[in-house]
Amino acid sequence: MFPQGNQCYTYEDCKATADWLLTQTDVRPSVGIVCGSGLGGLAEMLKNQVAFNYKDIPNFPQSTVHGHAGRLVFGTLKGRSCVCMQGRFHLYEGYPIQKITLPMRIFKLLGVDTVILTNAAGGLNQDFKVGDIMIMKDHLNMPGFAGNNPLAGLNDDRFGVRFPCMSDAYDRELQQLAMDVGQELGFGDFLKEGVYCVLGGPSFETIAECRMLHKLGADAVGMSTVHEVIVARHCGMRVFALSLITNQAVMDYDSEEKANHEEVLQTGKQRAEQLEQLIFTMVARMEHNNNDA
Ligand SMILES: O=P(O)(O)O[C@@H]1C[C@H](O)[C@@H](CO)O1
Ligand SMILES: Nc1nc2[nH]cnc2c(=O)[nH]1
Repeated sequence: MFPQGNQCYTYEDCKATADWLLTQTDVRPSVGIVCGSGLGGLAEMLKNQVAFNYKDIPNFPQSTVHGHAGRLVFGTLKGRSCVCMQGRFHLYEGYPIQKITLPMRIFKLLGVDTVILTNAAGGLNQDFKVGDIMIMKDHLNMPGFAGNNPLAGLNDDRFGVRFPCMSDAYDRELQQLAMDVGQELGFGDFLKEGVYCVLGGPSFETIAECRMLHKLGADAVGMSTVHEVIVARHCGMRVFALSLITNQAVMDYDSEEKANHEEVLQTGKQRAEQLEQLIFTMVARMEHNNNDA
C-alpha cells in the first residue's frame, strides 16, 4: 500500500495517508500552508495544534534540510481550520518529483481548497532588496523544460485533467488581497511582486546563470514551490505563493558576495514576524474557494 523508491503514488495510496491522518485528528482543514526554509515559525501561529512528525505518517518523505523541521501541524487560524507543513521536500534531497509533491494530493484529500506556499529565494530583480517579500505572479519551471514534471506518467482523472492550464496558476484575487493587506499593515516598502524561477539545486547559481535567468524574465530564483503549485492546480486547489528574498543573486564578477544557506535562514528569522502577520491576516479575510481547475 505504501510503495518505496521512485514509483508514483496512486490515488489509493494518497487516500490511505489522508484517511490515516483524518482518523488521528478532528481538524478538517480548508487551508494548507507550506513553510519555506527558515519560515517554519508560521506553523506556530496555529491554535489548538495537533502535530505529527513526518516519520510517523505513512508514505511521507523525511525532511533532510536544516531549517525544515519535518512536522505536519493541524490547527486553527482566526477560526479557520488549517494544516501546515513545517518543512518541505526538494529535488536536490534525492526524492523523485512525485514524492516531493505528494503532500499536495494529501492536502486535497483532507479537504483543503486553498494552498499558501512560502519559500526563500535569491533576488534577481535589481530593484529587490534582501528582506523583500515577493508575491509570486508566475513561474519559470526549468526542471519542467527538461521533462521533470510532477505530472509526468499516467494521469489519474480523479485528481485532474491530463493537460492542466498553468496561465492561471496563481490566484489573482489572493494576490490582490495580499497587496491590500500588506499596504494596510504598512509593508508597502518591502512588498513586491514577480516571477519565480525554480532550479534543481542544491548548488547556488553561477553569475552567468543569474544573468541568464534575469534576462529570461525571472525576478527571483529558488529550488522549490513550482512543483507543488503544478500538482495543487492539477487537483483544483487555489494557490497563493510568496518568496522571501533572503539574498541578492550575484550578477557581477566584481562582487564579493557569496550565496549561503546561513544567510537564507538568518533573513528568514528577521522577516518571519511580518510574513506571519501577512499570512495570518490574509487567512482571516479569505473567501472560501469554489474554483475547480
Ligand atoms: O524550501 P525553500 O525553497 O524555501 O528553500 C530554499 C531553497 C533551498 O532549499 C534553500 C537554500 O538556502 O532555501
Ligand atoms: N537557487 C537558489 N535558491 C535560493 N534560496 C534562497 N536563496 C537562493 C538562491 O540564491 N538561489
